[in-house]
Amino acid sequence: MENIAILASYNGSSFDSIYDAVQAKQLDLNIPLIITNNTNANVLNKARERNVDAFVINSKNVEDVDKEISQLLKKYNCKYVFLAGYMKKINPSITQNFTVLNSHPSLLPQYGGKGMYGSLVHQAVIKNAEPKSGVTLHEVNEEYDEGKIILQEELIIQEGETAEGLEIKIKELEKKVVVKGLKLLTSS
Ligand SMILES: Nc1nc2c(c(=O)[nH]1)N[C@@H](CN(C=O)c1ccc(C(=O)N[C@@H](CCC(=O)O)C(=O)O)cc1)CN2
Ligand SMILES: NCC(=O)N[C@@H]1O[C@H](COP(=O)([O-])[O-])[C@@H](O)[C@H]1O
Repeated sequence: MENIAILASYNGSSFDSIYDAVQAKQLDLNIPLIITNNTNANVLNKARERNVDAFVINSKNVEDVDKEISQLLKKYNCKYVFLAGYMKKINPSITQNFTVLNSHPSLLPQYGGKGMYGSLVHQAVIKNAEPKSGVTLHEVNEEYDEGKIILQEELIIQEGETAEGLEIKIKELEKKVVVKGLKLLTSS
């Protein structure tokens, strides 16, 4: 059984999905570690409730964020890293030494890259009257949202949909895509 670390900046909704799948023995993984850059991240409360070690690592409390993250990943023997709404760029020193995965709330390469995160993605999709959106699970390389796509699932956008409504539906789809994608990766 391999270890997977979760990195999140806010709720870490995908942590819930992965944790529940592990508990239900749908994923042969162990989650020993959570890292966030945000001292107020709700994912910290979830980690505490589930007795998972969690650390706040940011440029205010450490000198070298990437070195601290790397050291924790090695200390906890993590083969995989999952970005569950992590809003900072991952350094090549990490992407080149661990398998880093990210869930992006659009059909990449559309609506990806710098500035495309969270609700900003859904606002742009709705503003452009796109007929569909979706979720992309991809490997993380040195650039934003350009890594190899592991799994992508579409969602048809209904007439009159709002950005807020789309975000809710995308997050629901994401719960399924994240677990399905990790199964593909870890069983291959
Ligand atoms: N090396 C990589 N690092 C990260 C990736 C990646 O694909 N390669 N994915 C992101 C997650 N993400 C989209 O899926 C993403 C997150 C944030 C941004 C962005 O523009 N961030 C802003 C800063 C926002 C903030 O400080 O709150 C910025 O860089 O100016 C784009 C895409 C995680 N890391
Ligand atoms: N570009 C990365 C990105 O936008 N990721 C998105 O951030 C949200 C985090 O929500 P959460 O804090 O409720 O988990 C998620 O919907 C995830 O797809």
